[in-house]
Amino acid sequence: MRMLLIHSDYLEYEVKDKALKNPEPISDERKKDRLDEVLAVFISVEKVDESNPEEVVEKAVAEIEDVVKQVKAERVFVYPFAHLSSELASPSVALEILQKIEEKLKEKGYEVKRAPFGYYKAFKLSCKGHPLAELSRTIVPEEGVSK
Ligand SMILES: C[C@@H](O)[C@H](N)C(=O)N[C@H]1[C@@H](O)[C@H](n2cnc3c(N)ncnc32)O[C@@H]1CO
Repeated sequence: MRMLLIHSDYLEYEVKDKALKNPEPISDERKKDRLDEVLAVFISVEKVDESNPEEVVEKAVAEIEDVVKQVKAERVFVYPFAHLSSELASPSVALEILQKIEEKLKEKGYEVKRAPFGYYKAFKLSCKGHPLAELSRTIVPEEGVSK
């Protein structure tokens, strides 16, 4: 898994067209959304993650929580982003992993939104520009350890 984490004044998106034959079904209110004072987390789920999704979810949540605490972000935007890797996981596994990351962060008490999966989206992002405002993380499951 590849993550790009941008501490931002805001992130807003608007769904445009389908980018997959069967994108995630979404309600009208999720067609456009915005969060202010947010840690935007752009995530490419990778093939290697398919060997141990649970572990990758755990590691991703730990990394995101670590950065949230460092930059003192008030909320998190989980943003599916297929452009950080050339070894993408299947859409079904990727969506599941992203939903689990959202769920676990909410369980920890964070205010979290997740941008819709399987669409082309317009977005606006206002990076804060401080030294920790732009970070990337790579997460891989332990070699061959599959539950
Ligand atoms: C297109 C661009 O504007 C938009 N931002 C986009 O990336 N859309 C992606 C993700 O929402 C999702 N998607 C599919 N596979 C994956 C994956 N392995 N990891 C993350 N997202 C995925 O499916 C879309 C097409 O790849």
